[in-house]
Amino acid sequence: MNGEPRRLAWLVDDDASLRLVLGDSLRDAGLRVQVFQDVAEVVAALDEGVPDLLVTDVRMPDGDGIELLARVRAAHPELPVIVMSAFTDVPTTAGAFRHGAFDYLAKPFDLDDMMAVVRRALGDIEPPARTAVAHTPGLVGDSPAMLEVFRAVGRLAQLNLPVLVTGETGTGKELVARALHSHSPRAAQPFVALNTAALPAELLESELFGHEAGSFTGAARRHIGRFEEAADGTLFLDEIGDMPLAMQTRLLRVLAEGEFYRVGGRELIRTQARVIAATHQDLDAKVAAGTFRADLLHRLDVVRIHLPPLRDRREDIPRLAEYLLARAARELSMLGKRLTPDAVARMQRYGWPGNVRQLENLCRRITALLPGRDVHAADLDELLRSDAAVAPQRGGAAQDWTDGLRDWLRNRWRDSEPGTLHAVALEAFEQALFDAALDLTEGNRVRAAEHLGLSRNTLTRKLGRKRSP
Ligand SMILES: Nc1ncnc2c1ncn2[C@@H]1O[C@H](COP(=O)(O)OP(=O)(O)OP(=O)(O)O)[C@@H](O)[C@H]1O
Repeated sequence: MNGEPRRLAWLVDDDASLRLVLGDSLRDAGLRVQVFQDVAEVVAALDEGVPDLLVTDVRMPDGDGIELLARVRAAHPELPVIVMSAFTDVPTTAGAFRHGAFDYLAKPFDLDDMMAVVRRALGDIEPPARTAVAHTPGLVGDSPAMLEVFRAVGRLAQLNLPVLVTGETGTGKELVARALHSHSPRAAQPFVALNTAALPAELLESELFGHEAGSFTGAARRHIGRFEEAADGTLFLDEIGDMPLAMQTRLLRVLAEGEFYRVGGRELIRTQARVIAATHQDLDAKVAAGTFRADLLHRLDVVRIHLPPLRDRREDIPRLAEYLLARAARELSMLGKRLTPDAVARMQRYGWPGNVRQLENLCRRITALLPGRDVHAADLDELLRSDAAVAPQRGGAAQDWTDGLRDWLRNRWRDSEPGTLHAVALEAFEQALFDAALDLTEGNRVRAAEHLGLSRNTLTRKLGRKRSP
């Protein structure tokens, strides 16, 4: 222990066992801890001084932790307050954030999660391992990007605004939509999902808005559409970028007016459903190309949550893999597998064109197909090779690096000098080729040139030009 005064945490909860357990953890983390069992005690103590951190329950016999939070934050805006509660109802969660809670944890929580939040609240560096976030159930991730997503979900869930969730296929867009719903005041209402790309245009309209019996050939009886099914809940429209223009127009009108008719119907139906849309496409580009309505985009894109591809948040991979393997074992009623460190490293090097969904499928295959308990990198090579062979669209391993190239281009597009991008990209591409070739030949330029199909002189000349700018 160094000579610095230890920081003081106040822990407020009417549950004695929680005070004991969490108090111990806080002390283990080097904090001084003062415990309180009700609001009145805290209010009295505030006359004497202020701690460095306040961790409070919500429902207590003599009062409400959210009111306490509001009061403390008004008087001491710099004091971080962590709220914890078994009540994950949205008014409580939303109230906590509205009154400036540093974070909100649902009880029961994992002590490691709580301590990670405590460290962040105190401005300490977060340790690299084991900091899953408990307040967005089902969503795993410790990367800064995902923590940002969890925070956005926490804040946006309470607001009655449309949300546009963007990200490549399999990055968890639907999961985020579900989290937004389950943390919202609409949680008790239905969550209805519709993949607008999966249906032919003619069916999409009746699927969304329903139809009356006899409204078209084959419409034998009345059909209730997804909008109506969602009622006052949430309607999740996946792959919105693929929606035909005519349907976009219809959807826009419904969103603007909050009412619609079933196909062939005369009864005006009101809708209060919150719409969350998702896409893996660049909707701004689609607007520019005239295939997506700008006014619809504006209406859907009030706030945006972007999910980065898995290869851009590799630090999430170990915990995600662990979580998905455990889930696969439960689903298949099989013994859980263990990843050896070389297997984890292999996973972290891989490009994951199918993102978390691909990792999830791999974990299922590992669990079902591999003998023994321990999983090694070589086992993964086998399975990932067969993955590459069946990878959709652009085919196999090539998809991985061209996706990276596309991302690179997207990032550079705005900030680069017009007319320079092609040359800069080619230069970077060549450099990567040379680096890899020299790496593989352990620096032997003759063999590197041979493999690349260049003369040694050409390679040397090009390297010389690149290395001495
Ligand atoms: N952060 C995460 N933690 C745990 N599981 C995840 C996470 N992200 C995605 N998954 C899992 O990966 C699978 C794919 O996620 P999801 O369906 O939400 O992706 P998506 O982006 O909506 O995909 P698509 O664009 O293809 O519709 C799901 O089974 C989901 O449970």
